[in-house]
Amino acid sequence: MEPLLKARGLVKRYGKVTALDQCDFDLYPGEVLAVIGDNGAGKSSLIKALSGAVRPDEGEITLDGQPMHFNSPLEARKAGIETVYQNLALSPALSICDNMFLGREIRRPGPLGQYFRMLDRPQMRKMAREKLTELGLMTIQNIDQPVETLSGGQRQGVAVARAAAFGSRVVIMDEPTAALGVKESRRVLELILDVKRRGLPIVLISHNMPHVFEVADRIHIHRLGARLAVVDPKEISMSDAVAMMTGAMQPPTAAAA
Ligand SMILES: Nc1ncnc2c1ncn2[C@@H]1O[C@H](COP(=O)(O)OP(=O)(O)OP(=O)(O)O)[C@@H](O)[C@H]1O
Repeated sequence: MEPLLKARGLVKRYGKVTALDQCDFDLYPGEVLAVIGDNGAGKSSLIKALSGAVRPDEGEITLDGQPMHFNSPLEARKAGIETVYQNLALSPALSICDNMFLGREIRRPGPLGQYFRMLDRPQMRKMAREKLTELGLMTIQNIDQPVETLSGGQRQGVAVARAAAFGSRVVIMDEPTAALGVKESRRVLELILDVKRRGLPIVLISHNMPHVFEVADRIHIHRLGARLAVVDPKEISMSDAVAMMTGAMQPPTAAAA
């Protein structure tokens, strides 16, 4: 099977700091791939390169075998790569529905015809409701409720639902459970598995090893700006994964990427 999203030899420098140093990456269809690494290892830089937020200085990214040169997150989104950033990128004062369609509102011709298009609110509300129901989120939310009135987990749910609604190829999640309590984290982990069941592959960046080991099919271990190894969570202990991540243990040759 060919990787759906693939990177080879990515380099990203910030002045004298080399955040990505000949980094490779492979995401296969239908999988949850966790990316783990110590603070400053370059995980965010990798995700930013894959989601169009930064342009790598060197290297190649392909989606379905086609070379991609994202100049902005919008271009990555147009290619079907949706990212749920740590800050969620939601507008607190707007409703759940408005947030779901932020920047890609559906419009229809207004009373003055084609050139004066107006928001198609009924259509957006219908689609938002469908998406949230599909992901089991409708029980707790009224789509007209402002996002600022939601709990952290519910906000994360809205951001994930938005990504799942528009991400036709890949969903990337940066530390989705970092700010959440036990119950809310559980719901987000269930959401990740729901999205996977719907056929979308997920890249999950997380420092939370129990969460990673619970939902990941494979784990990309990132160290010093590059991929050190890819391991199977069923075949490795959590402590060995952490030891590799911190440099206390070398990956077995077979697991090295
Ligand atoms: N915009 C920037 N300007 C300068 N240096 C940066 C910038 N972004 C990242 N870096 C540096 O690049 C290196 C990798 O950072 P990055 O944020 O990618 O790591 P990370 O693995 O996501 O870390 P963390 O887990 O702490 O979020 C670090 O040394 C960081 O200081």
